[in-house]
Amino acid sequence: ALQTLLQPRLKSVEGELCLITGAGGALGRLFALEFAKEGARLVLWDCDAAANERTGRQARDLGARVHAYTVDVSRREDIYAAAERVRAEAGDVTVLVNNAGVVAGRRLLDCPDELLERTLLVNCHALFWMTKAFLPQMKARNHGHIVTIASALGLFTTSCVEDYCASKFGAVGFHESLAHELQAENQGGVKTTLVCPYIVDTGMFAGCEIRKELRSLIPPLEPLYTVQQSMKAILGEQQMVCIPRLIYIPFLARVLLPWEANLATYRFMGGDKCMLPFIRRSEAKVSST
Ligand SMILES: NC(=O)C1=CN([C@@H]2O[C@H](COP(=O)(O)OP(=O)(O)OC[C@H]3O[C@@H](n4cnc5c(N)ncnc54)[C@H](OP(=O)(O)O)[C@@H]3O)[C@@H](O)[C@H]2O)C=CC1
Ligand SMILES: CC1=C(/C=C/C(C)=C/C=C/C(C)=C/C=O)C(C)(C)CCC1
Repeated sequence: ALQTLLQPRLKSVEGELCLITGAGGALGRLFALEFAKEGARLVLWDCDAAANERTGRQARDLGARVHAYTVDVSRREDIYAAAERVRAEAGDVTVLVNNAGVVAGRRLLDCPDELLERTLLVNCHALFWMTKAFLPQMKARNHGHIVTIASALGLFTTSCVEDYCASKFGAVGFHESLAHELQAENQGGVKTTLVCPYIVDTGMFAGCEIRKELRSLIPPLEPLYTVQQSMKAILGEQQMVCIPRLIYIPFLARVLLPWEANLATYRFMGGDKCMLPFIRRSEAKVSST
Protein backbone atom coordinates (compact mmCIF):
# COMPACT_ATOMS: atom_id res chain seq x y z
CA ALA A 1 0.00 0.00 0.00
CA LEU A 2 2.86 2.36 0.89
CA GLN A 3 4.47 1.50 -2.45
CA THR A 4 1.36 2.58 -4.34
CA LEU A 5 1.18 5.79 -2.27
CA LEU A 6 4.80 6.64 -3.01
CA GLN A 7 4.60 5.76 -6.68
CA PRO A 8 3.55 8.80 -8.70
CA ARG A 9 0.53 8.33 -10.94
CA LEU A 10 1.59 7.69 -14.52
CA LYS A 11 -0.42 9.34 -17.29
CA SER A 12 -1.64 7.57 -20.39
CA VAL A 13 -0.22 8.51 -23.78
CA GLU A 14 -2.59 6.28 -25.72
CA GLY A 15 -3.47 7.93 -29.02
CA GLU A 16 -1.02 10.81 -28.48
CA LEU A 17 1.25 11.69 -31.42
CA CYS A 18 4.81 11.29 -30.21
CA LEU A 19 7.80 12.61 -32.20
CA ILE A 20 11.24 11.23 -31.33
CA THR A 21 14.43 12.64 -32.87
CA GLY A 22 17.47 10.38 -33.23
CA ALA A 23 15.01 7.47 -33.35
CA GLY A 24 17.51 5.27 -35.20
CA GLY A 25 19.97 5.49 -32.30
CA ALA A 26 20.19 3.32 -29.22
CA LEU A 27 18.10 5.37 -26.80
CA GLY A 28 15.84 6.78 -29.52
CA ARG A 29 14.85 3.27 -30.62
CA LEU A 30 14.07 2.21 -27.06
CA PHE A 31 12.00 5.37 -26.50
CA ALA A 32 10.06 4.58 -29.67
CA LEU A 33 9.35 1.01 -28.52
CA GLU A 34 8.29 2.14 -25.02
CA PHE A 35 5.92 4.77 -26.44
CA ALA A 36 4.61 2.14 -28.88
CA LYS A 37 3.85 -0.18 -25.95
CA GLU A 38 1.98 2.69 -24.28
CA GLY A 39 -0.27 2.98 -27.34
CA ALA A 40 1.13 6.23 -28.77
CA ARG A 41 1.28 6.98 -32.50
CA LEU A 42 4.87 7.64 -33.55
CA VAL A 43 6.70 10.11 -35.72
CA LEU A 44 10.34 9.02 -36.02
CA TRP A 45 13.09 11.37 -37.17
CA ASP A 46 16.71 10.45 -37.85
CA CYS A 47 19.37 11.41 -40.38
CA ASP A 48 20.16 7.69 -40.83
CA ALA A 49 17.23 6.47 -42.96
CA ALA A 50 18.01 2.74 -42.60
CA ALA A 51 18.38 2.85 -38.81
CA ASN A 52 15.19 4.91 -38.55
CA GLU A 53 13.27 2.41 -40.72
CA ARG A 54 14.50 -0.43 -38.52
CA THR A 55 13.06 1.31 -35.47
CA GLY A 56 9.86 1.91 -37.44
CA ARG A 57 9.49 -1.78 -38.28
CA GLN A 58 10.04 -2.83 -34.66
CA ALA A 59 7.46 -0.32 -33.45
CA ARG A 60 4.94 -1.45 -36.08
CA ASP A 61 5.49 -5.03 -34.92
CA LEU A 62 4.25 -3.83 -31.53
CA GLY A 63 1.10 -2.51 -33.22
CA ALA A 64 2.02 1.17 -33.38
CA ARG A 65 1.13 3.51 -36.24
CA VAL A 66 4.45 4.92 -37.43
CA HIS A 67 5.49 7.79 -39.70
CA ALA A 68 9.25 7.81 -40.35
CA TYR A 69 11.12 10.80 -41.82
CA THR A 70 14.76 11.22 -42.76
CA VAL A 71 15.71 14.60 -41.30
CA ASP A 72 19.03 16.22 -40.47
CA VAL A 73 18.19 18.29 -37.39
CA SER A 74 21.41 20.30 -37.73
CA ARG A 75 19.62 22.11 -40.59
CA ARG A 76 16.95 24.56 -39.52
CA GLU A 77 15.20 24.65 -42.88
CA ASP A 78 15.04 20.84 -42.97
CA ILE A 79 13.37 20.84 -39.54
CA TYR A 80 10.73 23.36 -40.62
CA ALA A 81 10.08 21.55 -43.92
CA ALA A 82 9.72 18.15 -42.23
CA ALA A 83 7.50 19.67 -39.53
CA GLU A 84 5.14 20.90 -42.26
CA ARG A 85 4.95 17.39 -43.71
CA VAL A 86 4.30 15.89 -40.27
CA ARG A 87 1.42 18.30 -39.64
CA ALA A 88 -0.11 17.47 -43.04
CA GLU A 89 0.45 13.70 -42.94
CA ALA A 90 0.20 12.76 -39.26
CA GLY A 91 -1.42 15.71 -37.45
CA ASP A 92 -0.42 17.72 -34.39
CA VAL A 93 2.47 16.39 -32.34
CA THR A 94 1.52 16.21 -28.65
CA VAL A 95 4.68 14.60 -27.20
CA LEU A 96 8.07 15.80 -28.43
CA VAL A 97 11.19 13.90 -27.36
CA ASN A 98 14.33 15.82 -28.35
CA ASN A 99 16.79 12.92 -28.19
CA ALA A 100 19.15 13.28 -31.19
CA GLY A 101 22.64 14.06 -29.97
CA VAL A 102 26.27 14.02 -31.09
CA VAL A 103 29.72 14.65 -29.65
CA ALA A 104 32.88 15.64 -31.53
CA GLY A 105 35.09 13.20 -29.60
CA ARG A 106 38.28 15.11 -30.47
CA ARG A 107 40.60 17.40 -28.51
CA LEU A 108 39.40 20.99 -28.93
CA LEU A 109 42.64 22.18 -30.49
CA ASP A 110 42.75 19.27 -32.98
CA CYS A 111 39.07 19.31 -33.87
CA PRO A 112 37.76 20.66 -37.19
CA ASP A 113 35.61 23.74 -36.52
CA GLU A 114 32.64 22.22 -38.34
CA LEU A 115 32.57 19.24 -35.99
CA LEU A 116 32.44 21.50 -32.93
CA GLU A 117 29.71 23.59 -34.54
CA ARG A 118 27.68 20.51 -35.40
CA THR A 119 27.47 19.52 -31.72
CA LEU A 120 25.89 22.86 -30.89
CA LEU A 121 23.55 22.73 -33.89
CA VAL A 122 22.24 19.22 -33.10
CA ASN A 123 22.23 19.23 -29.29
CA CYS A 124 21.21 22.82 -28.71
CA HIS A 125 20.04 24.92 -31.68
CA ALA A 126 17.72 22.16 -32.90
CA LEU A 127 15.78 22.58 -29.64
CA PHE A 128 14.82 26.12 -30.72
CA TRP A 129 13.58 25.04 -34.14
CA MET A 130 11.80 21.91 -32.90
CA THR A 131 10.01 23.92 -30.24
CA LYS A 132 9.09 26.72 -32.65
CA ALA A 133 7.70 24.11 -35.04
CA PHE A 134 5.61 22.08 -32.59
CA LEU A 135 4.83 24.15 -29.48
CA PRO A 136 2.23 26.44 -31.12
CA GLN A 137 -0.24 23.56 -31.63
CA MET A 138 0.37 22.31 -28.09
CA LYS A 139 -0.29 25.78 -26.71
CA ALA A 140 -3.45 26.17 -28.75
CA ARG A 141 -4.89 23.09 -27.01
CA ASN A 142 -3.02 23.67 -23.73
CA HIS A 143 -2.02 20.01 -24.07
CA GLY A 144 1.34 18.42 -24.76
CA HIS A 145 4.73 17.46 -23.43
CA ILE A 146 8.26 18.53 -24.40
CA VAL A 147 11.05 16.20 -23.28
CA THR A 148 14.73 17.20 -23.46
CA ILE A 149 17.29 14.41 -23.34
CA ALA A 150 20.23 16.36 -21.97
CA SER A 151 22.97 14.71 -19.90
CA ALA A 152 24.75 14.67 -16.56
CA LEU A 153 27.25 16.73 -18.55
CA GLY A 154 24.58 19.44 -18.75
CA LEU A 155 24.79 19.76 -14.96
CA PHE A 156 28.52 19.37 -14.30
CA THR A 157 31.54 18.97 -16.54
CA THR A 158 34.74 17.08 -17.20
CA SER A 159 37.74 17.65 -19.46
CA CYS A 160 37.98 17.26 -23.25
CA VAL A 161 34.27 17.52 -24.07
CA GLU A 162 33.96 21.31 -24.38
CA ASP A 163 31.58 21.11 -27.34
CA TYR A 164 29.33 18.58 -25.64
CA CYS A 165 29.21 20.34 -22.25
CA ALA A 166 28.51 23.69 -23.89
CA SER A 167 25.66 22.14 -25.88
CA LYS A 168 24.14 20.22 -22.96
CA PHE A 169 24.41 23.15 -20.51
CA GLY A 170 22.67 25.06 -23.31
CA ALA A 171 19.99 22.38 -23.53
CA VAL A 172 19.40 22.51 -19.76
CA GLY A 173 19.18 26.32 -19.82
CA PHE A 174 16.84 26.25 -22.80
CA HIS A 175 14.62 23.64 -21.21
CA GLU A 176 14.33 25.44 -17.86
CA SER A 177 13.60 28.80 -19.42
CA LEU A 178 10.88 27.23 -21.56
CA ALA A 179 9.40 25.49 -18.53
CA HIS A 180 9.28 28.84 -16.68
CA GLU A 181 7.67 30.51 -19.68
CA LEU A 182 4.90 27.92 -19.91
CA GLN A 183 4.19 28.30 -16.18
CA ALA A 184 4.23 32.11 -16.38
CA GLU A 185 1.74 31.96 -19.25
CA ASN A 186 -0.56 29.57 -17.38
CA GLN A 187 0.00 26.90 -20.02
CA GLY A 188 0.11 24.23 -17.31
CA GLY A 189 -1.31 21.67 -19.74
CA VAL A 190 1.95 21.69 -21.68
CA LYS A 191 4.37 19.64 -19.56
CA THR A 192 8.17 19.56 -19.69
CA THR A 193 10.68 16.92 -18.57
CA LEU A 194 14.46 17.21 -18.48
CA VAL A 195 16.41 13.91 -18.55
CA CYS A 196 20.05 13.89 -17.40
CA PRO A 197 21.69 10.48 -17.64
CA TYR A 198 25.20 9.46 -16.64
CA ILE A 199 27.25 7.30 -19.14
CA VAL A 200 24.92 4.93 -20.98
CA ASP A 201 26.30 1.83 -22.59
CA THR A 202 25.27 2.71 -26.16
CA GLY A 203 28.68 3.16 -27.72
CA MET A 204 28.36 6.94 -28.00
CA PHE A 205 30.98 7.41 -25.27
CA ALA A 206 32.75 4.06 -25.67
CA GLY A 207 35.95 4.10 -23.62
CA CYS A 208 34.84 6.78 -21.11
CA GLU A 209 35.58 5.45 -17.65
CA ILE A 210 36.21 6.52 -14.08
CA ARG A 211 38.66 5.03 -11.57
CA LYS A 212 38.54 1.23 -11.73
CA GLU A 213 37.82 0.71 -8.02
CA LEU A 214 34.75 2.95 -8.23
CA ARG A 215 33.25 1.58 -11.42
CA SER A 216 31.05 -0.88 -9.58
CA LEU A 217 29.72 1.98 -7.41
CA ILE A 218 28.51 3.94 -10.48
CA PRO A 219 28.51 1.50 -13.40
CA PRO A 220 27.62 2.65 -16.93
CA LEU A 221 23.83 2.54 -17.36
CA GLU A 222 21.99 -0.10 -19.35
CA PRO A 223 20.19 1.59 -22.28
CA LEU A 224 16.89 -0.12 -21.41
CA TYR A 225 17.11 0.86 -17.74
CA THR A 226 17.87 4.46 -18.76
CA VAL A 227 14.82 4.62 -21.01
CA GLN A 228 12.55 2.93 -18.44
CA GLN A 229 13.59 5.43 -15.75
CA SER A 230 13.08 8.26 -18.26
CA MET A 231 9.60 6.93 -19.12
CA LYS A 232 8.66 6.92 -15.42
CA ALA A 233 9.69 10.57 -15.18
CA ILE A 234 7.87 11.52 -18.40
CA LEU A 235 4.63 9.67 -17.65
CA GLY A 236 4.84 10.87 -14.03
CA GLU A 237 5.11 14.42 -15.44
CA GLN A 238 8.28 15.00 -13.42
CA GLN A 239 10.10 18.25 -14.24
CA MET A 240 13.57 16.68 -14.10
CA VAL A 241 15.34 13.39 -13.53
CA CYS A 242 18.98 12.42 -13.01
CA ILE A 243 19.79 8.80 -13.84
CA PRO A 244 21.06 7.30 -11.60
CA ARG A 245 19.96 9.48 -8.67
CA LEU A 246 23.55 9.44 -7.36
CA ILE A 247 24.28 12.00 -10.09
CA TYR A 248 22.49 14.67 -8.00
CA ILE A 249 25.58 14.65 -5.74
CA PRO A 250 28.22 15.94 -8.23
CA PHE A 251 25.50 18.29 -9.57
CA LEU A 252 25.00 19.84 -6.12
CA ALA A 253 28.71 19.69 -5.26
CA ARG A 254 29.52 21.75 -8.35
CA VAL A 255 27.66 24.77 -6.98
CA LEU A 256 28.04 24.19 -3.23
CA LEU A 257 31.76 23.39 -2.94
CA PRO A 258 34.75 25.51 -3.94
CA TRP A 259 36.40 24.68 -7.28
CA GLU A 260 39.46 23.16 -5.52
CA ALA A 261 37.33 20.77 -3.47
CA ASN A 262 35.56 19.56 -6.62
CA LEU A 263 38.89 19.22 -8.39
CA ALA A 264 40.21 17.02 -5.55
CA THR A 265 37.09 14.82 -5.75
CA TYR A 266 37.42 14.55 -9.53
CA ARG A 267 41.07 13.49 -9.17
CA PHE A 268 40.21 10.96 -6.48
CA MET A 269 37.36 9.44 -8.51
CA GLY A 270 39.03 9.60 -11.89
CA GLY A 271 36.43 12.10 -13.09
CA ASP A 272 39.15 14.46 -14.33
CA LYS A 273 40.52 12.25 -17.10
CA CYS A 274 37.58 9.92 -17.72
CA MET A 275 37.24 11.07 -21.36
CA LEU A 276 40.85 10.46 -22.39
CA PRO A 277 40.42 6.80 -23.47
CA PHE A 278 37.19 7.76 -25.27
CA ILE A 279 38.95 10.57 -27.16
CA ARG A 280 41.87 8.30 -28.00
CA ARG A 281 39.49 5.68 -29.40
CA SER A 282 37.49 8.08 -31.50
CA GLU A 283 40.64 9.80 -32.80
CA ALA A 284 42.04 6.39 -33.76
CA LYS A 285 38.81 5.73 -35.69
CA VAL A 286 39.18 9.01 -37.59
CA SER A 287 42.81 8.39 -38.56
CA SER A 288 42.06 4.84 -39.77
CA THR A 289 39.36 6.05 -42.20
N1 LIG B 1 25.28 7.40 -24.45
C1 LIG B 1 25.51 8.14 -23.37
O1 LIG B 1 26.44 7.89 -22.58
C2 LIG B 1 24.61 9.29 -23.07
C3 LIG B 1 23.80 9.86 -24.04
N2 LIG B 1 23.03 10.95 -23.76
C4 LIG B 1 22.21 11.58 -24.79
O2 LIG B 1 21.21 10.67 -25.20
C5 LIG B 1 20.82 10.93 -26.53
C6 LIG B 1 20.83 9.65 -27.34
O3 LIG B 1 22.14 9.12 -27.34
P1 LIG B 1 22.53 7.62 -27.76
O4 LIG B 1 21.30 6.86 -28.05
O5 LIG B 1 23.50 7.15 -26.76
O6 LIG B 1 23.35 7.93 -29.09
P2 LIG B 1 23.24 7.30 -30.55
O7 LIG B 1 24.41 7.83 -31.31
O8 LIG B 1 23.02 5.83 -30.49
O9 LIG B 1 21.89 7.95 -31.11
C7 LIG B 1 21.80 9.23 -31.56
C8 LIG B 1 20.96 9.23 -32.81
O10 LIG B 1 20.79 10.59 -33.24
C9 LIG B 1 21.05 10.62 -34.63
N3 LIG B 1 21.52 11.92 -35.08
C10 LIG B 1 22.75 12.46 -34.93
N4 LIG B 1 22.82 13.63 -35.54
C11 LIG B 1 21.61 13.84 -36.12
C12 LIG B 1 21.10 14.87 -36.94
N5 LIG B 1 21.84 15.93 -37.29
N6 LIG B 1 19.83 14.77 -37.38
C13 LIG B 1 19.09 13.70 -37.05
N7 LIG B 1 19.52 12.69 -36.29
C14 LIG B 1 20.78 12.75 -35.82
C15 LIG B 1 22.14 9.59 -34.83
O11 LIG B 1 22.26 9.23 -36.18
P3 LIG B 1 23.74 8.80 -36.73
O12 LIG B 1 24.05 7.53 -36.02
O13 LIG B 1 23.55 8.65 -38.19
O14 LIG B 1 24.66 9.93 -36.34
C16 LIG B 1 21.64 8.47 -33.96
O15 LIG B 1 20.73 7.65 -34.65
C17 LIG B 1 21.79 12.01 -27.05
O16 LIG B 1 21.20 13.27 -26.97
C18 LIG B 1 22.95 11.92 -26.07
O17 LIG B 1 23.64 13.14 -25.99
C19 LIG B 1 22.98 11.46 -22.49
C20 LIG B 1 23.73 10.93 -21.49
C21 LIG B 1 24.62 9.83 -21.70
C1 LIG C 1 33.19 14.09 -13.51
C2 LIG C 1 32.77 13.31 -12.30
C3 LIG C 1 32.35 12.01 -12.36
C4 LIG C 1 32.26 11.33 -13.66
C5 LIG C 1 31.33 11.62 -14.56
C6 LIG C 1 31.25 11.04 -15.85
C7 LIG C 1 32.24 10.03 -16.29
C8 LIG C 1 30.22 11.43 -16.62
C9 LIG C 1 29.97 11.00 -17.95
C10 LIG C 1 28.87 11.39 -18.55
C11 LIG C 1 28.52 11.13 -19.89
C12 LIG C 1 29.33 10.23 -20.76
C13 LIG C 1 27.42 11.76 -20.36
C14 LIG C 1 26.93 11.70 -21.66
O1 LIG C 1 26.03 12.41 -22.02
C15 LIG C 1 31.97 11.24 -11.14
C16 LIG C 1 32.97 10.11 -10.97
C17 LIG C 1 30.59 10.67 -11.29
C18 LIG C 1 31.95 12.11 -9.88
C19 LIG C 1 32.98 13.14 -9.84
C20 LIG C 1 32.88 14.04 -11.01
